[in-house]
Amino acid sequence: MIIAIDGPAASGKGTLAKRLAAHYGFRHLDTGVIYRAVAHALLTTGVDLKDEARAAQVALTLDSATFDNPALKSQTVGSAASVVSALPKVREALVAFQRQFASQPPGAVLDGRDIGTVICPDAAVKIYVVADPRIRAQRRTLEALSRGEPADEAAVLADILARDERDQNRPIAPLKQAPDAILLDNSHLDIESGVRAAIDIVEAVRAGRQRV
Ligand SMILES: Nc1ncnc2c1ncn2[C@@H]1O[C@H](COP(=O)(O)OP(=O)(O)O)[C@@H](O)[C@H]1O
Ligand SMILES: Nc1ccn([C@@H]2O[C@H](COP(=O)(O)OP(=O)(O)O)[C@@H](O)[C@H]2O)c(=O)n1
Repeated sequence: MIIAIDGPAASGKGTLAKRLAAHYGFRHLDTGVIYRAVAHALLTTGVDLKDEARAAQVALTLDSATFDNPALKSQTVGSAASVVSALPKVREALVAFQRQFASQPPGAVLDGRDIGTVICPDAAVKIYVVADPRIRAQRRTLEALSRGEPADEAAVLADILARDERDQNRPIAPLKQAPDAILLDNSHLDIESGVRAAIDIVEAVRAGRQRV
């Protein structure tokens, strides 16, 4: 079974995806980290983020061992990822890896921007997670501070809004709710309530239609 979780920056999709994967004994892929890894490689080698051919080459030769590099979490890398991820050849280069991951038994939870719309359009369950931008900025700021990174909430909010704008308006695989995705507003839920709501959605969809 594949569970697809999409949503804007810092909406809580990664937290939910991780918890759902643990609950069901599935593997989890944070697809944002892949775009972050491409962006980080370009930034550290001084390649222009809009150099599509070089970026696609980096995407094709990515080593998943680099995905847990803590440097990928920074706001700078997140913004750069949102520039790089709009390049069609970069997205194309990463499709096979994501689909291959999703197809492994017993099941997988993938979170990102286009999982339910492009990568896994036949996913058994699709959840579209949203939260008020100011709440997302607060949570992301706390997260950065807890890692010991300086973070200014107003700047984080501006970054989140700019990234949402870019992600929603790119021509290829824009961020949007798939028609068959269930909306989960995470603004006023604590993590445990959000996880319960997500499990309830999975169970309701599984009970209603056996597309597993
Ligand atoms: N329901 C929630 N209540 C409070 N904090 C949350 C909630 N969900 C996620 N967070 C926190 O908000 C931040 C962003 O969550 P994350 O799951 O990384 O979002 P995304 O994967 O959408 O970018 C993290 O620090 C996470 O611990
Ligand atoms: N499936 C995905 C996942 C991420 N991305 C891009 O990668 C950037 C970083 O994604 P992320 O999920 O790590 O970002 P956060 O939501 O964690 O802040 C996003 O702003 C998108 O531009 C994408 O285009 N498609």
